[in-house]
This record gives sequence, structure tokens and C-alpha cells, in this order.
Amino acid sequence: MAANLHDIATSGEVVIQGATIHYQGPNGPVQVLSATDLTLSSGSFTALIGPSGCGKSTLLNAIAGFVRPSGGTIRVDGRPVTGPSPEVGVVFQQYALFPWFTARGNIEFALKRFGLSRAERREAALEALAEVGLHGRAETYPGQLSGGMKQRVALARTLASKPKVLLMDEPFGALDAQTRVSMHELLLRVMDAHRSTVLFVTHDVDEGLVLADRAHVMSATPGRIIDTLELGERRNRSVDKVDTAYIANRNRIMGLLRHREDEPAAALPRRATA
Ligand SMILES: Nc1ncnc2c1ncn2[C@@H]1O[C@H](COP(=O)(O)OP(=O)(O)OP(=O)(O)O)[C@@H](O)[C@H]1O
Repeated sequence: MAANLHDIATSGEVVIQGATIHYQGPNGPVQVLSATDLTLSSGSFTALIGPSGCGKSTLLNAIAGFVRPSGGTIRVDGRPVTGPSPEVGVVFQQYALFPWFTARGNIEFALKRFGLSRAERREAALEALAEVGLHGRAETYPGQLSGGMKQRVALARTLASKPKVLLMDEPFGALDAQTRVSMHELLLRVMDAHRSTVLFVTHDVDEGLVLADRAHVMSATPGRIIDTLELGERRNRSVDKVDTAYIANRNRIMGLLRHREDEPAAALPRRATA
């Protein structure tokens, strides 16, 4: 297999400086992202939490190279993002699996662009399926898999290329509550091994608080980051194990999401660190 696909990510720093994004509206360009500065340090797990339409996906798509900022810069390991790159993997809410390929076939197909041999693609696909607990389902078609299993295949497909940066856009939004919890546990376990830099977009405050080391809260019109919470890397990550810091952080974010533009920020609850 090509060396760059074997290496455990040791970098993957994302630096965003003054990035603004406009979309074309019926009456001209509309700003959807205010000038944004954001650094995702190597191996960190960051949640982006905010209401619908505040620009979370837009920011994620810009880091992925799908959307070009109208101003500012986005760099991954010092290199400007000019388009999609194998170093940056993306997992969406929609699994986007080909129904005519097996789980293994879907991953092998995605790996074709990396110039691997057929045997290398197969080995990488089986390894990634084992990582997400689906080794025994390699020859199963998507139509025979549950929603959670399909999303595990989609995650395996992205992990198989060993991206340095993993962008996840509401990946578990379509799953039931119980499956989401097991996906959270799986993701944290897998990320411990990969050490990729993760940006996780979610509406769900609890999901962000359980998974991330750091959470950014966004507000809309135009989208901007209005608060950052340091959550601590070495805490118990489970909604079953809430502590006072968790509750304070949750109250803080819920307050911000309810916060009207004209309310003074000083009236909001104080943040807490785990
Ligand atoms: N291709 C596009 N062209 C024009 N406007 C767009 C386009 N994509 C998104 N928008 C607009 O940009 C704003 C931000 O959308 P975006 O999808 O980034 O928000 P979001 O916070 O991810 O929302 P959600 O949580 O509902 O997915 C919205 O007002 C949306 O309507």
C-alpha cells in the first residue's frame, strides 16, 4: 500500500484565518459566514454546534474544499485548500453507499483514486471494516444493513484512506438514540487509534459535549462563532456520567442558542471546564 495511506496521522492541523463565504442569492451575493478565525490543532476533536442555517455545513464544506471562501484563507498543514484532497475525509448524514456494491466493494471503489493495487484495496477495506466491527459483513449489500451499520461502512470507507483530517456533518442525525450512543463509543474508540483531527458538526448539544475536546457555538445571519468551550480531553465521555462542568457547559450553550441578538452576553451563565 502507498506509504501515505499507512501512516498514522501525526499532523492534520487546520488553520482558518479571516475566512468569509458568500453564496449567490436572487438579489446578489449573500454573506453566510462572517470573517472566521479557527484553528483545529493536530489530533483534536472539535464540535461545531449551532442552529439550522447558521453556516456549519458551509464552513465544513470550505475546509473539505467543496466551497471556495470569498475571502481569507484555509490551510491544512500549511497548504492552502484549493479543492478536495485525500488528506481530508468527509462523512455526511447520508451514507451515499452504492447499492450494487457490497460493504467491501463500496470501500474498495472509493480507494481506487489512491492508485492502490486490487489486493491493497481489499486489504485496506477489510481492515477498515474490522475497525468498525463489521468484518463479518464485508460481503453484505447496503440494502441488507441497518442504518447504523450503513453509517459504519461509510465511516470505514473514509477511514480506509487514513485521512489526517476527518470532517463529519451530522453523521448520526438519522439514527435512533440508542444507535447514536453506540456510534459515539465506536467513534471515540476508532479516533483514539487514528488520532486524526476531527471537526464534528451537530445540532445536538449533548452529542457535541460528549464527543469533543472543544466546542464552538455558532449563530446565524451571517454565521459566526460566538463562543468556544474547552471541554477537557480526559473526562468521562458519556451522557450517563454528567458532572457539574457538563451541566454548566450545557446550560451555557443552551442559553447561547436561545440568546437574541440584542441581549447582553454578560447575562449568560458562566462557562465551566471539565
Ligand atoms: N449552495 C447554496 N447556495 C445558496 N445558499 C446556500 C447554499 N448552501 C447553503 N446556503 C445557505 O447558506 C446558509 C447556511 O447553510 P448551511 O447548510 O451551511 O447551514 P447549517 O448550519 O449547516 O444548517 P443545517 O444545520 O440545517 O444543515 C443557509 O441560509 C443556506 O440556505
